[in-house]
Amino acid sequence: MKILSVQQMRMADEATITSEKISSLELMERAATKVFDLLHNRLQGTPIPIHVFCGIGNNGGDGLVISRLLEKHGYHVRTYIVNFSDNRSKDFLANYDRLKDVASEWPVQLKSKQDFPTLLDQDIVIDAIFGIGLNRPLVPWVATLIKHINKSKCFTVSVDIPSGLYADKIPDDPESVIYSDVTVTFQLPKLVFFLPQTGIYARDIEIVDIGLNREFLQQSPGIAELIGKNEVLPLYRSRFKYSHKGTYGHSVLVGGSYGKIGSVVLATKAALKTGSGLATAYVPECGYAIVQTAVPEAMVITDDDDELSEIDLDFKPSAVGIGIGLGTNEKTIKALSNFLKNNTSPIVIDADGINILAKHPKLLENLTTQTIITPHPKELERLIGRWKDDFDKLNKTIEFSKRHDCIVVIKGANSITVYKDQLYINNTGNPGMATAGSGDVLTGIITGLLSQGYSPLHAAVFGVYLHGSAGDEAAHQTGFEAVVAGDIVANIGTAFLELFKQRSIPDKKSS
Ligand SMILES: NC(=O)C1=CN([C@@H]2O[C@H](COP(=O)(O)OP(=O)(O)OC[C@H]3O[C@@H](n4cnc5c(N)ncnc54)[C@H](OP(=O)(O)O)[C@@H]3O)[C@@H](O)[C@H]2O)[C@H](O)CC1
Ligand SMILES: [K+]
Repeated sequence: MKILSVQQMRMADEATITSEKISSLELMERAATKVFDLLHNRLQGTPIPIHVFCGIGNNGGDGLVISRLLEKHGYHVRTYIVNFSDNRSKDFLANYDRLKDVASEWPVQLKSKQDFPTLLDQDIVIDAIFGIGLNRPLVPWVATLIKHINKSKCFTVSVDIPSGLYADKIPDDPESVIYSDVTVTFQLPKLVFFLPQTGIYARDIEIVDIGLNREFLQQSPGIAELIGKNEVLPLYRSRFKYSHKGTYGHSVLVGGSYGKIGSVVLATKAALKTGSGLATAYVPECGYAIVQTAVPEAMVITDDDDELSEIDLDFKPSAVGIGIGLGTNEKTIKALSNFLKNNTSPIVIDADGINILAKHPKLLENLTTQTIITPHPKELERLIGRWKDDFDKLNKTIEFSKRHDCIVVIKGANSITVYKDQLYINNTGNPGMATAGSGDVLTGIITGLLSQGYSPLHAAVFGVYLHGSAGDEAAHQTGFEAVVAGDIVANIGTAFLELFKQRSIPDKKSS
């Protein structure tokens, strides 16, 4: 699913209004009705007090429509107008008039702290103060109102975007943004929902289709893509009946050092479980018995030490995963340097492999095109330097990717794969996966896909998705805390099967 910029979103509205010959007021009615439907479906007429806070722009206009529909259906509603400006939008005004016809109570005008209502824990708040039109810092009393809402324990539903959150930069004051329980967003998700600094405000997201012009959405380049099942299914390459193990490539996993051989065990198992025809673990001598015992399906090549001092292969691997548990001593750096100079196979570099690149940036010149690098935030910082905020981090990563023609997977709650200007935001995974060895498994999965002939970009995007999906399945079985990296490996098969599962229960139709 595409993610558009604010400007592209506004153009999509315009394209819809023009092509469907509807007014912006009708589009607002359509959008806000979707939010109402969702609420009504869940509440089923429950007489809980609902406080609807409306700004004076179109987000506020949506709020007024929601108030009117709630009133009409007999809900216990109170509407507030947050008067942060005299510049009321035309559609806000039209809906203000329409609300007056049905409202049992006149909307309450808020102009300062003295006007704030008491909010009880069990009440519901609809947050329609600001939408994607927020473009400057909040005036102090509006910031205080947002803190007032946050302080209450009300269940808060934000319309389109949590108020106080910019769609394209981090907040001026992190405490002056609504922490919403559910954000019902129009048509497409916003990039800020998936970045660590801003995703915290939109815990649960519901995307409602408001029928924006399909052609425009398809043609628009977007600023990122949210990767779910629909996006990865077309990437899947089915296996051929008359194939043999040679058809699916030979993965080589290079890494390990005394006390860190487990990383290579996990990655090698993951490559095989992802479908690599053959797998070889290239480890120091001390890892020989461990790998042979733990992964009998794999072949093992050893160097003669506790740490790798030479990486010498007498065949060309279909794919290489390198760096896991490697260590960073001088002889290993030399070995990696020599290897990278001569390597022409598709390659994934992780962990100490990245740390070595960061310390010796000259090595970056020897990377094969579209090398995949999979840093966690600390490793990324070593590679690209400190960033000011999450947007700066993305820009710096884009620059890095362009400069070295490499694919960078920024690991995190929503891992983001960056290739030049393109961002692919992963939508699988869970906090249980923040566990030792989880990254080694990802390296193995991506290597396994590369060995089967997936292009580097597809291997990275699909690999990250599968890794998250396998982790979701593992968490489903054991709970977050008990997930260990081996459970992720064990569920790679289920993650593949899950790709082809149909939903067993159809979506409940909203009334
Ligand atoms: N996307 C869609 O298809 C639809 C979107 N809808 C809803 O519309 C909003 C966007 O509405 P908009 O009116 O453009 O903006 P807001 O409601 O978010 O904000 C209103 C105006 O407030 C001004 N502003 C911005 N920041 C501040 C501030 N810190 N303090 C005071 N005022 C501020 C700004 O106007 P200026 O001219 O003063 O700059 C904003 O325009 C979208 O999010 C949806 O909820 C449609 O209803 C349906 C279709
Ligand atoms: K809002």
